[in-house]
Amino acid sequence: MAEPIIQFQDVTFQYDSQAEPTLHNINLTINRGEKILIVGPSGSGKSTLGNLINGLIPHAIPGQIMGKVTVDGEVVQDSSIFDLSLKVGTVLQDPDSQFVGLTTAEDIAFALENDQVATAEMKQRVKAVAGTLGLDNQLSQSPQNLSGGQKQRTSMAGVLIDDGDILLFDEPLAALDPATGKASIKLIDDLHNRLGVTVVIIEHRLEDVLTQPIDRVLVVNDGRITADVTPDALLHSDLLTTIGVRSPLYLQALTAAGVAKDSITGIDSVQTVDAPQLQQRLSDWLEGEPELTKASRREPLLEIRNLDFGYDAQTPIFNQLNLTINKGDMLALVGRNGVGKTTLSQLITGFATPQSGQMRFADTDLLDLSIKERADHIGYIMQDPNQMISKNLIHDEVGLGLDLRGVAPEERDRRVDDALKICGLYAFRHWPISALSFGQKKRVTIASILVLNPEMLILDEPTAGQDWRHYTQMMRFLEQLNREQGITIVLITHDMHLMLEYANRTVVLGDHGIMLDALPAEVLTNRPVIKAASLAETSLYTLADRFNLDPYQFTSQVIASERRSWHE
Ligand SMILES: Nc1ncnc2c1ncn2[C@@H]1O[C@H](COP(=O)(O)OP(=O)(O)OP(=O)(O)O)[C@@H](O)[C@H]1O
Ligand SMILES: Nc1ncnc2c1ncn2[C@@H]1O[C@H](COP(=O)(O)OP(=O)(O)OP(=O)(O)O)[C@@H](O)[C@H]1O
Repeated sequence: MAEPIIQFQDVTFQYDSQAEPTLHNINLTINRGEKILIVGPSGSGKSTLGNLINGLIPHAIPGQIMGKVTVDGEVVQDSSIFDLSLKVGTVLQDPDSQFVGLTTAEDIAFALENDQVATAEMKQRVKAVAGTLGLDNQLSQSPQNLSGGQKQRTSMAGVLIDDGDILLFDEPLAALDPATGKASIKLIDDLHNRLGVTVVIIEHRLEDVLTQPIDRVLVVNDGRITADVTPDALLHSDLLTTIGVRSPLYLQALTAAGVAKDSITGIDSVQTVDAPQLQQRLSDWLEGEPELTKASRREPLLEIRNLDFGYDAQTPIFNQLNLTINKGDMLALVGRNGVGKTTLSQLITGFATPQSGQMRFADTDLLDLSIKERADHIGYIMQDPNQMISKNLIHDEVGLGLDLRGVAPEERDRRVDDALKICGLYAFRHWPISALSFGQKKRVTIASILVLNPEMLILDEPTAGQDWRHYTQMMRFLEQLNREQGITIVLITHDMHLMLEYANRTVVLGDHGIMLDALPAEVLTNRPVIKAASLAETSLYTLADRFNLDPYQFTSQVIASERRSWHE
């Protein structure tokens, strides 16, 4: 018998700081033991819905709730954040805001301390969950010094260790390396099956979540639940494009090969997807595709030689690292959480200093240049634009670098306007930055770097947390900068689709150095490297395998056909 555990009865919610309600007339019942995925465009109200379940709203973030939210028998409005935290374990989008312990182990154990679990049992449970999430070597480290993905793993471990009845995940995947992302989705599924917990996942990456079964998908749009469907019904409908969610790669491949959606069976998993004569149709399609063009040779731009670096003497991060980045590369830098991707950017931009080695940029010795001088050539764009922005007005923010360099006002204004035009922000030039969306703010940070005319950009997860429409806008914009302005681009990413679709070269970092430097499709069809670098096979590989096609050729042709379609 279905037993309701979460209920929204005609709920309308308005943040105190907003003039209009964010959620409108929500009626929703989630039953004990269900596994729910919430999708929808940026700003549609998904996190707001989640925060009404864990009580952050209204107990930490104030606002007016009309109607009634009930969680496991308690009315959220009348309960407390502490009581609700015993029922709902939450992994938030921004793990930084969740750390309470001095060490990673203390942080993971926090929920157990609250429950007064005996020390010996606590240690054993922390060890077990840390092992599953690959945090064994970080247990005594301060959470503040962890890499982005290690932080996300820690907050995941802190929730998975406890046996609350409801688990809520708000975009858990963005900072996790692909293998850990996959393992986490599997771990959530195991808990769901073993303990019968109720699971709610908010995530833009539909395909990654669907690697394990989901009972229902709730589509949120404009503060309303506009669909409550099975994954099968969702994938057969045309809803995905309208709600800003990317269709799974294996379905994109079937569409490219001309397979009609209504003829597809087993649509919600690459393991089961099928259609009449599918093998024949896919191989016919592959044969008819034009031959792939070879990339031209490029000149070196940044040359790193024999680089050694470690934050302390015992744990080297790079040992005799050699890497050449060429002019015009659109390069994806990938590898497991904590391998050193951010550290490498900091060494290049001057925020960290190598113990030994050389770095040449064009004709200059990079190690002779200050941070500011390096920024004239190489721009670094952090994942969170809010950490980079210091001014209130767009025009001031974008002009800041030129002001610091004493550029005359007329030239400054001209260059700011040019950068704003390239970034599609000229119409907003007099706006306050606070009125912009996350994606627009990200463009402001890119404009404030482009204004210095750099030859190279390094971007850390340029599309994290953005819906499909904004993701596509951002990536096509970067592709255009690369193609038309000749700017060399380095993308640090855990998103295998992004790397496959947009990069023309992939550098895989492994322990102490480079594990592989190859075409994206070569990397993603190399099983030993995928395993060793914590990457994940895409569904194109799995599909090729199931239908006896050459994985490299199939993957490359699907991506080539997709690129052709958006260039047209
Ligand atoms: N703390 C807050 N105070 C005031 N308004 C807020 C707050 N948090 C969110 N909002 C507003 O509520 C709306 C919905 O935000 P919410 O974070 O729920 O969207 P979302 O669907 O989770 O988006 P995303 O996919 O970008 O995370 C936004 O327009 C936002 O401006
Ligand atoms: N300030 C610091 N002090 C000590 N150790 C650090 C510091 N910053 C990072 N580390 C460690 O150095 C290693 C590399 O971290 P880095 O942030 O470069 O990894 P990353 O590849 O960018 O990871 P992610 O994919 O999780 O973002 C990690 O093991 C991290 O814990």
